[in-house]
Amino acid sequence: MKIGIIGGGAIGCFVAQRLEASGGGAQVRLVRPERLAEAAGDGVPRVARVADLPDGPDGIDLMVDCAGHAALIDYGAQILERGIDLITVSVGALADRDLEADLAAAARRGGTQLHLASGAIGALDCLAAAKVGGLSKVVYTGRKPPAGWRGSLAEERLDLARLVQAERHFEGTARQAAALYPKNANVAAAVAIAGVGFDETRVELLADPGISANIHEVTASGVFGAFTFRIEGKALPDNPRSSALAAMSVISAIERRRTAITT
Ligand SMILES: NC(=O)C1=CN([C@@H]2O[C@H](COP(=O)(O)OP(=O)(O)OC[C@H]3O[C@@H](n4cnc5c(N)ncnc54)[C@H](O)[C@@H]3O)[C@@H](O)[C@H]2O)C=CC1
Ligand SMILES: O=C([O-])CC(=O)C(=O)O
Repeated sequence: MKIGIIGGGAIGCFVAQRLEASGGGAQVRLVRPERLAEAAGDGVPRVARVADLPDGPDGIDLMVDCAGHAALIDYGAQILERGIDLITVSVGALADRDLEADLAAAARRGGTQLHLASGAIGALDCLAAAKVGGLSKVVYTGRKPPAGWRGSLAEERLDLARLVQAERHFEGTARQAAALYPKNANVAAAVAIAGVGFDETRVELLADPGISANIHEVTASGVFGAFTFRIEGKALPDNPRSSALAAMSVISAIERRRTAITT
């Protein structure tokens, strides 16, 4: 399988290194035009346009977006329409109904699939199965140390440097959370898509100076019964906003495409 990567940050580097270590490194990196001239320190050739991705028998089979919402917006539909499957961590971008419709239409035209990585959360399989019987309530609570909220709207709503106890800086729907916190609420979006949707999923986001992990909690109830899922995810060393599990989930999604028997 020939894989291309978008994003050379905390998640993208983890994914690239793991692919390299497993013997099947990335074939190409899709970068913004202004980054094209930079020396490819990782040895992976760069292109700045979807049209320039390798084609033909040696063409790319799978693109992996590890870059964030802008990348899915900029390249997602073109990739899918070109006949290349796409795995993305930028799940929250789908809170935009027009983008979601564009991506779905492009995937239909290209005969491809957009795969949403499970990211920093789990229990999405449970939610999706429970949805079949009918879900009555889904609540997601995201809690990170203050450093995990730097660069987000939380900075405007709280004095992150002076917090002495956990403070909530957002309460609302998953659609609002995903749009307002593009780097922090992809998990809320994943929970919404697996369960009762963007407008029915309730979300709370808190900054907590008393914790060192990114703690995500989902509670759901419905015809199936009820469950609570809680995870304390360690952040990636290069980015306190992003849980290591999010990067691991991309590799896991790739590996599941390679095996004959999968979950
Ligand atoms: N689904 C989930 O559970 C999670 C999703 N995420 C998403 O993943 C994104 C990336 O996370 P990190 O790697 O930790 O961030 P990061 O800030 O370390 O790296 C982002 C990388 O993407 C590149 N980039 C940004 N826009 C681009 C574009 N339009 N085209 C090409 N490259 C572009 C940047 O240059 C940078 O190299 C976050 O912004 C967030 O939206 C993050 C954590 C969990
Ligand atoms: O990595 C995490 O813990 C969650 C995150 O940033 C997101 O949902 O976008």
